[in-house]
Amino acid sequence: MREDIKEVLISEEQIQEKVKELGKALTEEYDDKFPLVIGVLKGSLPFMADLIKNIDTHIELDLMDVSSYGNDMVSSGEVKIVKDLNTSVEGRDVLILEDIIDSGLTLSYLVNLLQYRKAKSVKVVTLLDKPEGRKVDLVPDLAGFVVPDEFVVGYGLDYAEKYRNLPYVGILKPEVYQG
Ligand SMILES: O=P(O)(O)OC[C@H]1O[C@H](OP(=O)(O)OP(=O)(O)O)[C@H](O)[C@@H]1O
Ligand code: HPA
Repeated sequence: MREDIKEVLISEEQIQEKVKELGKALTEEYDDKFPLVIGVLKGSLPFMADLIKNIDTHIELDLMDVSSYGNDMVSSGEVKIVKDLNTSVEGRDVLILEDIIDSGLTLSYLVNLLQYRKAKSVKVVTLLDKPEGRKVDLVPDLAGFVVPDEFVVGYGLDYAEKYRNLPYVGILKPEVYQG
């Protein structure tokens, strides 16, 4: 698996350090608010698992599975709900956890949906932000790292469902997706 990586962009150590920093900021932001923290499957799972251990105040967790990429490297533009929340967001402070914001289509759909469902507040924290990929105007409330306009994998991010279990974020060798 690791032989398919051309370049490690963000090391395991850098990620772990950043996750601690983000956790500290979120502890201050949400102290005494009992936010509903929503992980967007499947990519956010490693980030979610690490980040919540660094949030030192009560939170409630839920998961949502939305998909707009299938096995492609570009968004289809159509966001599908594969699994909805178990919890009502009405009147809640909601924090959405993402692994990456690229076109912004997934998140703008989700933010609008949760506002429509009457969340008290909706904020977004993403590990990676790829601003050059944006197709809609969306700025995360908190972001770990800005990445260049390249397809990245690892730490939750996949190519054709692979590489999610890498502990770092890297760029694939072109021959992997050129076949
Ligand atoms: O800003 P966007 O262009 O919408 O891209 C970001 C979304 O794409 C990926 O999810 P994907 O739909 O591939 O599902 P996955 O998390 O299961 O890989 C990623 O986890 C984000 O949710
Ligand atoms: O660069 C990316 N890599 C993996 N999944 C993604 N979903 C949006 N952008 C990306």
